[in-house]
Amino acid sequence: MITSLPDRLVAIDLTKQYNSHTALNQLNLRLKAGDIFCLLGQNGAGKTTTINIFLGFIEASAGKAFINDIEVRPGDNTLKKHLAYIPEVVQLYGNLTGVENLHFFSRLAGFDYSPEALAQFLQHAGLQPEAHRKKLVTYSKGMRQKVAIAIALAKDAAVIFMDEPTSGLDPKATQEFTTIVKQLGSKGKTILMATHDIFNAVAVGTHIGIMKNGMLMHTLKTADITANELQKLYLETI
Ligand SMILES: Nc1ncnc2c1ncn2[C@@H]1O[C@H](COP(=O)(O)OP(=O)(O)OP(=O)(O)O)[C@@H](O)[C@H]1O
Repeated sequence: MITSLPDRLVAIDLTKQYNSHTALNQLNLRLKAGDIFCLLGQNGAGKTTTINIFLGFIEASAGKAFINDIEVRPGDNTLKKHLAYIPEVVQLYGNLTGVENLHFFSRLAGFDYSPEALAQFLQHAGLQPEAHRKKLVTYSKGMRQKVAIAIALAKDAAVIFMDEPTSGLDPKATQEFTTIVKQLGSKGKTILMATHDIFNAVAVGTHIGIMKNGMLMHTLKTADITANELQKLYLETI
């Protein structure tokens, strides 16, 4: 018997209003384990607003959001252990090493791992062993993101949100990041990523959404479209 996977992330008519301005307009979305959904759109299209509602940073004006069938409510910490967040600039403790940051944040999430297990998470996130014991202040942007991915792995977060994670990364770091994100997807993580990078979205995503003025205008499977076709559709849409 074929049983369909349960939804990991659901938006139902999700809307955010700032006075008369509609930042997010009746978003409907359903993502499952292994889905990597890349949200494209011009500045102000509503990508970050979408992520911020799921993270509980802001409250929706209307509609509902669910992660693992739990309704998202600002201030409710129940969901924290199900999700991880990788912002454009990863904020960690500069005076602590990579392994110390990981130890600290995984303990906050209720996990106390051995030094060997912590090293494994960092390694799986692509951080070279020689960097594990260096202070974060010496890390590049790409290395910081790898620590953030290791934290997501250590928390065993089912859903990972990423906001413009490749902006400012050099091509090699972008490629490494893409490889790791795809591995996360193949391990069954659900990823919602806001990005301006059309070509990277096609490389990393399983699905693409194009937003305009708070509305999700198109949803596509990356298997059905080339990067050039997506670029054309994007330019016609925005
Ligand atoms: N606190 C706020 N008060 C009023 N308007 C806001 C607020 N936060 C966001 N907005 C507006 O909501 C809209 C959506 O913004 P959002 O940050 O979600 O866009 P975005 O697609 O993430 O853009 P970017 O690519 O620049 O990050 C924009 O018009 C923005 O000005």
